[in-house]
Amino acid sequence: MNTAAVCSDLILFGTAGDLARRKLIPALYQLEKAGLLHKGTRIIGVARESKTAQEYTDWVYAQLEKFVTKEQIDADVWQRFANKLHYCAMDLGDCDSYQQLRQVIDSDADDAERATISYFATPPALFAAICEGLASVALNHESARVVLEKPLGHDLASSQAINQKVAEYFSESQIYRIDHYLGKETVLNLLALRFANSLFTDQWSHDRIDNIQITAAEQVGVEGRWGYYDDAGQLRDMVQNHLLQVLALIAMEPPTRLDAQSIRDEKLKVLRSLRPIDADNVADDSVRGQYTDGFSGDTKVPGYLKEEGAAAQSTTETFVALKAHIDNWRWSGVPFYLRTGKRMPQKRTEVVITFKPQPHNIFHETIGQLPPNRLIIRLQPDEGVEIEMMNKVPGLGQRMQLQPATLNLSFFKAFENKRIADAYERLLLEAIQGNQYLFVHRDEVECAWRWIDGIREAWENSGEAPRGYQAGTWGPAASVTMLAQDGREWDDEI
Ligand SMILES: NC(=O)C1=CN([C@@H]2O[C@H](COP(=O)(O)OP(=O)(O)OC[C@H]3O[C@@H](n4cnc5c(N)ncnc54)[C@H](OP(=O)(O)O)[C@@H]3O)[C@@H](O)[C@H]2O)C=CC1
Ligand SMILES: O=C1O[C@H](COP(=O)(O)O)[C@@H](O)[C@H](O)[C@H]1O
Repeated sequence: MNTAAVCSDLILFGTAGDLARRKLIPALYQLEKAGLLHKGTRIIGVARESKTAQEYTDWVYAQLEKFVTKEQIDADVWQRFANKLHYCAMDLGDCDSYQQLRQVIDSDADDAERATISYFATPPALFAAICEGLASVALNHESARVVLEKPLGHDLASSQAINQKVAEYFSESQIYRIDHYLGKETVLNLLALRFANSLFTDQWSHDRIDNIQITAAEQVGVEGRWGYYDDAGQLRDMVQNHLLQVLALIAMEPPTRLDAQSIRDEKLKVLRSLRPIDADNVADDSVRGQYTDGFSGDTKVPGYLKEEGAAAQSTTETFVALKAHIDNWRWSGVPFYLRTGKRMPQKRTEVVITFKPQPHNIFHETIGQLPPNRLIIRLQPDEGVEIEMMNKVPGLGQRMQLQPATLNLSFFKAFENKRIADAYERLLLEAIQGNQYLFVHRDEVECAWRWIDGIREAWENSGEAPRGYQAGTWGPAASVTMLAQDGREWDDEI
């Protein structure tokens, strides 16, 4: 895997947008601060507004003041970073205007060999035009890469259309599809946890595991994005990408190497093995909800249909719970319960693995039934790993009194001096270095859409509307019932 600083031109299409301002520009600054950007790197911001290079540099500084904070901006680092900034005003829909971009690239270029990395932080409707424009000025050469933001489509057909169009100009090895969850330190730690610890190797299957829960709870609502969100809904916005990627990393077979092909091949096999949720099982294996008036912490918040910009009616789901099955040898009979929603009581993303009970209980006289061991992987916040296990309570009184206790590895405590990098820092670095293992292959995206489309179709055919849940709760009661029917419960209600 390439880890050297590489000389490159990074073209930031959509540099004035929300994603670029909040995430990409701060992430690039942090890479500069960490000394990970090659001295010759150029960052070329592209947007429609006409600006001089100096105006763009001042504007970037203002964004850093806001999103990195003034105290954290180091004068020397900023100077180095500012020297790398360039700007090009153009309309991405106008093929002729790519000549201007070419001119910026050609001006003050040195002789260094450069990769050209084009980051598409724009609406996906522009992806085809950008590819065509780049090709028209020969910026789809062998050392060119494109980084594509989500959403990659609305369903399988639209995703295939985008992928097809991009593939006309770039080969799969040049395409970097972002799923920002794959850049999170704790999601990467799933690989370390599973494949660097022999402790879990023989435990990781239906022989020892009873069920797995993956929760991505958000406290926020739709945050002024009602129009976008109402077209998408939580199934497309969170499950199709982030939750299925986490599921695939948890469930995949050990890859032979830490490289893109090995990891993506194994993830793909998992996605292909997902049992369809269709008319036959949709009522038992899925719940969708939409938040109504309620609370976020102590603050009163409006329901989904009263948010800014909302229409009077909508059946878009803001909560989803699913019971997924992976029909393969390893996971036969182990349900994967997935759950994600807006306006839940807290922000919490975690994986909870519940192990099967001991085959024979020698402690039944003192404790009755033994509670199961659980492995809890906290992806965010308070990143860490917990193991819940039984222990003897010290003391002479009773012969064998047991009590559950937790082994708790908090990343903040264990790696005290280490800053946890934002996902976009990791992903930008890997794209610059030409490493694809944290990016999603076309086949994975399309396989995930096929599964999601089946669920949507079953929902539509059922004719049922999403169930209401009060903002600030863990979703509709039916989500609790879905697990209760299996004799289980969600890890929450805390
Ligand atoms: N915001 C976020 O947190 C996330 C966003 N995404 C995705 O990233 C993409 C960008 O999102 P976001 O930043 O929020 O969107 P914004 O609407 O805030 O920004 C879009 C950018 O695209 C530019 N643009 C649009 N049309 C043209 C055009 N014809 N020519 C030149 N530039 C154009 C806009 O330029 P101008 O300033 O000139 O209008 C603007 O800079 C979307 O696909 C979104 O779904 C994905 C994950 C998270
Ligand atoms: O992609 C998206 O993710 C965010 C949640 O990301 P996180 O890193 O804060 O967990 C979600 O709010 C947004 O709707 C979705 O588009």
